[in-house]
Amino acid sequence: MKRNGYISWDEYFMGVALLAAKRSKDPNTQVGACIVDSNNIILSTGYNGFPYGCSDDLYPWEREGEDTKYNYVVHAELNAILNARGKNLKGARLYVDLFPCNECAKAIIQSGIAEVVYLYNKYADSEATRASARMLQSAGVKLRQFKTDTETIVLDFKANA
Ligand SMILES: O=c1ccn([C@H]2C[C@H](O)[C@@H](COP(=O)(O)O)O2)c(=O)[nH]1
Ligand SMILES: [Zn+2]
Repeated sequence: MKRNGYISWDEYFMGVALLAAKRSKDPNTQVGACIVDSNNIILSTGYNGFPYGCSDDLYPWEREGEDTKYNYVVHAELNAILNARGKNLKGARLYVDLFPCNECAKAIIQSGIAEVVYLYNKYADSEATRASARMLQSAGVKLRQFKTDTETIVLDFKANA
C-alpha cells in the first residue's frame, strides 16, 4: 500500500521555488521560481541575484541611496526563464513565491508560460504589481495563489542515514 503524507505537485514545485530562494543573497526579499511543463517535469529554476560577473560582495544590496540593488538584480522569474536556455516554455507553469513584477510579467507572457502560481503578494498595492496583473490577465495567463494545509516541509539531510 502506498504511504500517506506525500506532498502534492503544487507543494513540490512551490517547495522547489522556496528552496531556490534560499540561494538568494538579497537581505530583504529572497525570491525563487520554478518552471514546470504539462507533464510535471521541471524545466528550470531561478532566484533573484546579480548577473554573472557582478560580485555579491561588490555590488550594493541596499534598497535606498545613491546606488541600489534595483539597478542590478535579475529577478527570479527572469532568471528561471533565461536558465531554461531556450527550451520551449509554451503552456508551462511558473511557481514563484512573490507575485511577479511588471517586467517579469512581460517576460512570462512573451515566453509562452500559461500559468503563474504565486505564494504571496506583498507589493499588491504597487503600480508594478497592478501593471503586471493587468498584462497577465490581458494575455490570458492564468493566475493562481498557492493554497495548502501544509505549513512546513522539512528537509532532513540525515533522514535515511
Ligand atoms: O518579480 C519580482 C520582483 C522582485 N524580485 C526581487 C528583486 C529584489 O531582489 C527583491 C525585492 O526586494 P525588496 O527589498 O522587497 O524591494 O525581489 C523578483 O525576484 N521578482
Ligand atoms: Zn520581476
